Amino acid sequence: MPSSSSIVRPRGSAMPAKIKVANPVVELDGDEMTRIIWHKIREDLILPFLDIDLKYYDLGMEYRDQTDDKVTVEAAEAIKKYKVGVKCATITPDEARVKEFGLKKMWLSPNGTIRNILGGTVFRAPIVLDDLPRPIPGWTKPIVIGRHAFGDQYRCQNFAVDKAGKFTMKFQPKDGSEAQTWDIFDYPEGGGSGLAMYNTTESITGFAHSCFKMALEKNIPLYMSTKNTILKQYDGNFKDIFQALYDNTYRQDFEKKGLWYEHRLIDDMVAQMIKSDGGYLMALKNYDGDVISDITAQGFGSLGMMTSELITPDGTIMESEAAHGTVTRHFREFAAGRETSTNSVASIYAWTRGLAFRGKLDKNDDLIYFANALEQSCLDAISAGKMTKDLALIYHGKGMKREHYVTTMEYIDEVAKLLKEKLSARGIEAGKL
Ligand SMILES: NC(=O)C1=CN([C@@H]2O[C@H](COP(=O)(O)OP(=O)(O)OC[C@H]3O[C@@H](n4cnc5c(N)ncnc54)[C@H](OP(=O)(O)O)[C@@H]3O)[C@@H](O)[C@H]2O)C=CC1
Ligand SMILES: O=C(O)CCC(=O)C(=O)O
Ligand SMILES: [Mn+2]
Repeated sequence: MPSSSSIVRPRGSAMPAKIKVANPVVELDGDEMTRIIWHKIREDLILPFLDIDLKYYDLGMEYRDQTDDKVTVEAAEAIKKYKVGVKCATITPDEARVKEFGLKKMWLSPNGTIRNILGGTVFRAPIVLDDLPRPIPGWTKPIVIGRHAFGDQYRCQNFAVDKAGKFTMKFQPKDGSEAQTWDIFDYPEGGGSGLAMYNTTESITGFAHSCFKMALEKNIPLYMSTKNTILKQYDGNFKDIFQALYDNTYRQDFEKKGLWYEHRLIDDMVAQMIKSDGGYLMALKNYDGDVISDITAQGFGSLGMMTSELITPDGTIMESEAAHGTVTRHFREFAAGRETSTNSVASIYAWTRGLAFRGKLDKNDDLIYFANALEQSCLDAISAGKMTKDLALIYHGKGMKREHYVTTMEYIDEVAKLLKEKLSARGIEAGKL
């Protein structure tokens, strides 16, 4: 039986019911296949067990359009206020989506908007199952990605022009000193495209602090990778800030633990990564982290098996999500009434990591126990042979047959069954108050 008092008992009953969560969690709903999965997780794996105040924001494409995307900003502000957010994957519209949904405009990425408001670092780690064969078999230890969550391509201005003309860039100092301008390019007839992006010393410094702290906490070395030989000023700024902070603040702590920090050119780093056996943290700029986290997830098994946690530099606010998108191809099948076998593990972990963080902030051991039990139930189901098609394919390759995998919903039902068993062993029953 749990020792803390966070389990709420129905009045006059000895039977424990739900775990009481003292402070709210912000829930950000999303799109397509992940929205279908998200609702089932909430109804079957979360609400039966937790007495929780979910502050709900619908970031589905239709409602973002209806609210002129204000709902996204409101959701980010709510995460700032309540400290914990769990987010379902969302569509970032392109021209085809504008037509598909009849959108007022091609809204920005909600992830870009939220991450720019919260700042911080997105830490991504594979969910490793010891008995799951890995597409990159040499990776015996996790590779954690620290992805800068602010600026760069996700907040740039970019344009396409169809005629000849000049592209210039200007920095106007606030202190009244002389402006600097750069001639970027003279477009010939036919035009072309261009972009301008930015980052800040404050944000890069916060990013570096988070990565050094995370490496020390996980007891693993840190590699920061950029292309500073090409982007001498832009990427050079990242390299220099990390190096100065290491030398002045973190070197001693790293060396005491037998750990190290190095900057590596990104092309060298990705090659080293494939050859390595894992066991380190890679700090990457926003776009590089986006791409390399998907490569890492797939190399360990599946895009459906990677956590993604945005943590602010002071460590007090977190937003948790899956690293993958809305799995459009599967959603089209689902919408057509055909069977799907989409992996829900990363979406479940989006909830568990957020809840565990809530538990840590509130000192709620039962909630932390619940989050761990739910994660373990996901893994136990797979180890017992109940897995979705993406994982069955790794086990069976071309020899995979229909009996080797379960459907999207069957997998979540199996997790719910295992979770109930684990919780009732601790005196927590799915129950209504
Ligand atoms: N964090 C976010 O909110 C993100 C949102 N997006 C958005 O998602 C939408 C779809 O993007 P898309 O490029 O298709 O990327 P997705 O990550 O959604 O899916 C790409 C492919 O990866 C495989 N896959 C991904 N997740 C799973 C899973 N859980 N289980 C099994 N297989 C999986 C599937 O492969 P297969 O088809 O071979 O089965 C799928 O077709 C876009 O609108 C994009 O804007 C994209 C990335 C992140
Ligand atoms: O926001 C987007 O459009 C993409 C986000 C993404 O790919 C990611 O978070 O990995
Ligand atoms: Mn991505």
